[in-house]
Amino acid sequence: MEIHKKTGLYFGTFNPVHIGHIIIANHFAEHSDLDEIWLVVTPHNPFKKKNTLLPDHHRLEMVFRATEELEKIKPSDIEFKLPQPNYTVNTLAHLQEKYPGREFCLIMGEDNLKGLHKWKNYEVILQQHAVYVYPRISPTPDPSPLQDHPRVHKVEAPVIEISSTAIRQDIKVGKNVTPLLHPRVWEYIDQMNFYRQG
Ligand SMILES: Nc1ncnc2c1ncn2[C@@H]1O[C@H](COP(=O)(O)OP(=O)(O)OP(=O)(O)O)[C@@H](O)[C@H]1O
Ligand SMILES: O=C(O)c1ccc[n+]([C@@H]2O[C@H](COP(=O)([O-])O)[C@@H](O)[C@H]2O)c1
Repeated sequence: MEIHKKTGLYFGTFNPVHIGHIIIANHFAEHSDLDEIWLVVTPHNPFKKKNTLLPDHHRLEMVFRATEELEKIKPSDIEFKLPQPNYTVNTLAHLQEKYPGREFCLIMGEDNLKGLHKWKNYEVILQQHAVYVYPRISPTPDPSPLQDHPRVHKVEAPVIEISSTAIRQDIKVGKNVTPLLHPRVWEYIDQMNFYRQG
């Protein structure tokens, strides 16, 4: 069995991955007790429509490009072969079976914590995994019903309000988004002509 490793799972559609995602992942890699951070590319978030998404392997390639120089941060395609839509509870069970020596924790923003009580079997998730929550600016001030749960840990981290949706919209109308993306991610988007039509 592998030596005990504490792994933070940062789930997302990453359409595309931007520097806001990477700054958060790097913050956890450098300023927490987590040994590794895995960016888990979700083929189909149960709460989102799939039709606006780039194919999974392109989103994975962009995460690979954005993280390849960062030793503790890795892309994960673990959900690609699991049933869709991807329920996180199923992915966690699968990961725990595949990597029995690792302890898996979830990393999520305060905005996502507000919806966690609507996720499939969220009680099971919280029984078995810690959730590290970083701050986000939210239009709704109401707290999450789970904010005082003993498995939920609030962690300080930089707040960088960049969104993939805004990046896609800007690319569509020809605006410059290069400061918001890793140069190798922009290179791929540009070469492949992603997000310009549609
Ligand atoms: N600027 C940001 N800073 C910190 N966390 C972010 C930022 N943008 C998104 N996230 C979080 O990162 C995770 C992955 O993001 P994901 O790609 O699924 O959504 P998104 O960036 O909000 O994309 P979209 O705009 O396409 O809905 C989610 O938990 C999301 O809340
Ligand atoms: O398991 C669930 O019921 C569930 C419901 C909504 C979202 N999720 C996960 O949360 C991740 C981040 O959500 P989002 O909406 O910020 O993209 C997403 O990639 C999904 O894997 C999971």
